[in-house]
Amino acid sequence: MSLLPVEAAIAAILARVPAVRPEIVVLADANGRVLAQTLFATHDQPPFNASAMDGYAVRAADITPGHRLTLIGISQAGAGFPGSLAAGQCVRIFTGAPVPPGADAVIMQEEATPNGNLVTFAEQPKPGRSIRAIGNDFATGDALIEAGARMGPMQLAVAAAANAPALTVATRPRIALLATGDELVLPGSPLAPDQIVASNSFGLAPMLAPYAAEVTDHGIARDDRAALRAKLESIFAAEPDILITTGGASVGDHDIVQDVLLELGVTLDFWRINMRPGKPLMFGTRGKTLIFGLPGNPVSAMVTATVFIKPALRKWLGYAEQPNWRLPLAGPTPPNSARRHFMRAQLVHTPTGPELMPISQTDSGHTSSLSNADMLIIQPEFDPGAPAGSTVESIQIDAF
Ligand SMILES: Nc1nc2c(c(=O)[nH]1)N[C@H]1C(S)=C(S)[C@@H](COP(=O)(O)OP(=O)(O)OC[C@H]3O[C@@H](n4cnc5c(N)ncnc54)[C@H](O)[C@@H]3O)O[C@H]1N2
Ligand code: MOO
Repeated sequence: MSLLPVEAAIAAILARVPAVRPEIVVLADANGRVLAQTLFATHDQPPFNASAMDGYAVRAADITPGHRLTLIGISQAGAGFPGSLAAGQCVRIFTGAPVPPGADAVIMQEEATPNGNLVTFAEQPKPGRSIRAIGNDFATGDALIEAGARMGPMQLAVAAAANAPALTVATRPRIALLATGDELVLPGSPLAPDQIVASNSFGLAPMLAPYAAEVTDHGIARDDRAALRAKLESIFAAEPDILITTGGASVGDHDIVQDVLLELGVTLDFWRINMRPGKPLMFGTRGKTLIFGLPGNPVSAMVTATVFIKPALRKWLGYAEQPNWRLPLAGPTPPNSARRHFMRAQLVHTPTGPELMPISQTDSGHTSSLSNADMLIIQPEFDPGAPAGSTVESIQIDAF
């Protein structure tokens, strides 16, 4: 049985991802979205020379021994001084207020001694002191946030400062989830002796939600061709962008997912990858729908979603692929087999920085070991194992 190398599988999947489709959303709805168009500044920021301090706007050259400047008015934020400054004059000014023409420095009030309408200052400022020059933050035409950036709180504050009421972002896919298996029951159900709680969709939905317009959980399909077919037909009728099944991906008599998908006109791009966990992953398309058939084992499902589906979703949104993390091992790794191993690991903080502690559990059905897993160490095929301290590649599980 030939197993597809991981890179070839990722390349085959990425080749099926459609080009970014832009849409416009108001700023308040843009958190977490990926920009589809670079945001350019349409004004200068600050829009005028602004005071950075509460104090006095002066002409620096006037502050010479024996000076006494005449106070001629006030400039407040939102209500600038209407005139300009001549030699020997100063204007009371507050933080954020426009610096009047003629002034070239602001002196904070702690360094000023007012006496009636005359003011003296402790020392001569350098020209430009405590003034935020027009356009110093950004200038009209500047590229503020590049297409492909993900909008978080910082970026949204910048977009608002740039006076953008709405942003052009990437349209997100609609994702459908379907668990398969006669043994599965929903969390909270009484368990018969041969039953298992269906957990996969409860991990996959939140993992994929940040990339999706919606993630619809279609529950559990039984290992019965007619029932599975009916369920899949109703899912396909809603034309999801992506369908993710879990379970029934292997070679057992009840592993019917692939057969039924093929009957329904799915074109299979590949099945079975040279990796563990996750070997029986299948991928295909039906019309515009991308279909991922994940293995049922809980660790395999979460690992294959991390390794294959998340890169597809990042490309879908035009978000740049993130580099793997290179970190030292906090404990040794054992020798690997012919299949690439995506090894659960915990990120531990040491006095010299973060390190990866391999989780020794390798059973792909061992759910509880997932809860401590922050990272997946990528252990190469036939790797002889590595001692503590050596640097290895890894994927951060919780990263976008
Ligand atoms: N003869 C062979 N047997 C198996 C092979 C093989 O190559 N030859 N591959 C093994 C590998 S590797 C994997 S991975 C599994 C994958 O099998 P399936 O995708 O067919 O998964 P199921 O048999 O349906 O389930 C496996 C396991 O996971 C539990 N499960 C299923 N769905 C869920 C769910 N939604 N939530 C929680 N747990 C779930 C299920 O009860 C089983 O225990 O095949 C090996 N066999
Ligand atoms: O690939 Mo399976 O997921 O090793 O158990």
